[in-house]
Amino acid sequence: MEVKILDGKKISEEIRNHIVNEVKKLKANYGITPGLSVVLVGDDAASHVYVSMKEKACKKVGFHSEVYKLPKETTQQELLNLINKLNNDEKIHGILVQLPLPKGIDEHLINSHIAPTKDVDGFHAVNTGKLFLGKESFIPCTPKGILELIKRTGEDITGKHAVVIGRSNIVGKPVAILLLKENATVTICHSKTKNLDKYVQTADIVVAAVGVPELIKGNMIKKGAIVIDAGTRKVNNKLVGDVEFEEASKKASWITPVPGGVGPMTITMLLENTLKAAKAQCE
Ligand SMILES: Nc1nc2c(c(=O)[nH]1)N[C@@H](CN(C=O)c1ccc(C(=O)N[C@@H](CCC(=O)O)C(=O)O)cc1)CN2
Repeated sequence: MEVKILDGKKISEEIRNHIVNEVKKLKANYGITPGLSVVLVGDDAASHVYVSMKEKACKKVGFHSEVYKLPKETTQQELLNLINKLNNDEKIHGILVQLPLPKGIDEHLINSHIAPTKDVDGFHAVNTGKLFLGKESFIPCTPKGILELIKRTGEDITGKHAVVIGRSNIVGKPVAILLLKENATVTICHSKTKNLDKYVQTADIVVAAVGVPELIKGNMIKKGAIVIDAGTRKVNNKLVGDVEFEEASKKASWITPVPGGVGPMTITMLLENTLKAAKAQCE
């Protein structure tokens, strides 16, 4: 059986083309242009790259986009003041604070200051709680993108054993909840899990989100498994995922590449969430 590649770039393009049409309809019917504000504090190089990608993606689908680049000395109060202003700005339907934030700024306090209706990252406690309860909410972009990729395989998730490696609030925990909602049997592994290979070997779906290059070896993968790699680390100036791609490809039925798998889907899901916020705010 030959492995099939889950091409995040190609799938993103299809979804983004659909968003372009939705934006045109929203403008024509309601005179509304979806607006996203991205706030970046400090000089983390990768964050600057991701924010530029978000800005470019917004412009390409016809959104109004604002980027606030603040120095690393910015105080928590200054950041809260900016969020207050954006919460009350009618042109802005989505607000996002790029993570990680510099030391001394409380990420949870900041995220919980964003109006839940504009929380397109889905990190506000209200949206996290709704996700946990299985209610309609903004779903964090990377987990939402991962679920979309798994669905694109056409495989039925019900009853499958999904092993999520990583327990972050941004990826591991929400993706586990989403898979549970799709009736998968979910196991969450993390840095303190003993005998990780024993869990991965039984997985029909593997979601790796730990940021440890090639932690998941090809010989851990069960034949026919769907393998989703959400890890990205630079090693010798090259992006490397959490999965040993070449070897895992010999066993998997579907696999995501790094780069070009989960990453582009993260930004596409942000566009989807912003469109959803704009639609909800014009109802
Ligand atoms: N507020 C948020 N902060 C962060 C999030 C998030 O969802 N919200 N996620 C990550 C970073 N991230 C988006 O912000 C992100 C990471 C990677 C990619 C991506 O497309 N990667 C490409 C490779 C890009 C490169 O060459 O470096 C790929 O995998 O193909 C997009 C978005 C942490 N912070």
